[in-house]
Amino acid sequence: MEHTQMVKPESLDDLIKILHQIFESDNVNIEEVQNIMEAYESKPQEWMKFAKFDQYRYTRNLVDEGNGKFNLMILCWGEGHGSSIHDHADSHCFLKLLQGQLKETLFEWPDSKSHGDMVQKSQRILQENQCAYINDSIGLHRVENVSHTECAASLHLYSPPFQHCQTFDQRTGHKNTVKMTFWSKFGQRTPFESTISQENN
Ligand SMILES: N[C@@H](CS(=O)O)C(=O)O
Ligand SMILES: [Fe+2]
Repeated sequence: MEHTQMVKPESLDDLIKILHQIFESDNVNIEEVQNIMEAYESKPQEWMKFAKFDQYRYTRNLVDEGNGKFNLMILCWGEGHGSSIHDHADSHCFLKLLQGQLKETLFEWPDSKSHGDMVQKSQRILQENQCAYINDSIGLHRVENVSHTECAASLHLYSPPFQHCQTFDQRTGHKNTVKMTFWSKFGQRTPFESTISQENN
């Protein structure tokens, strides 16, 4: 087993350092990444500078580009904010709760014969510090902050990085390709022109 498996990251910076080491290897152990991310004890003062909220929809804030191997970002969810049903462009997706709770609803891929509502597979509430994992072979999901009083923040790692995903209409299963943008990068607000087409929410 990998030497990093039992390591507990001391801070977000430490977690990022460990992730860089893990992703140097060409075959990444999903459980190892999930464990390491879960072992990081979220401390708001360590990630606050990246956590930028918008009144109307969830924001995606780039934290680290992982030497081209992964993108690490913090998503900020205001009360009632949620994503549309989407895939993850054949990448690994790790999702760790930094603050609050998020509801994850899993869906089956619609097939050409299916009409009407998409098939829901499961639903769960992700708790603070928990790290979930999904990829396209597991299915599609929608993530929501269903709280009316608390915001939520989550740390996402995507490997390999991607800029587009497919979103799905729950009632028909029809899909669209959307470009995913960053509200901020490395703590700096992204210029307006490059954020116009964000549609995954
Ligand atoms: N995959 C979504 C967030 S989530 O709903 O998992 C995104 O990167 O925007
Ligand atoms: Fe997602």
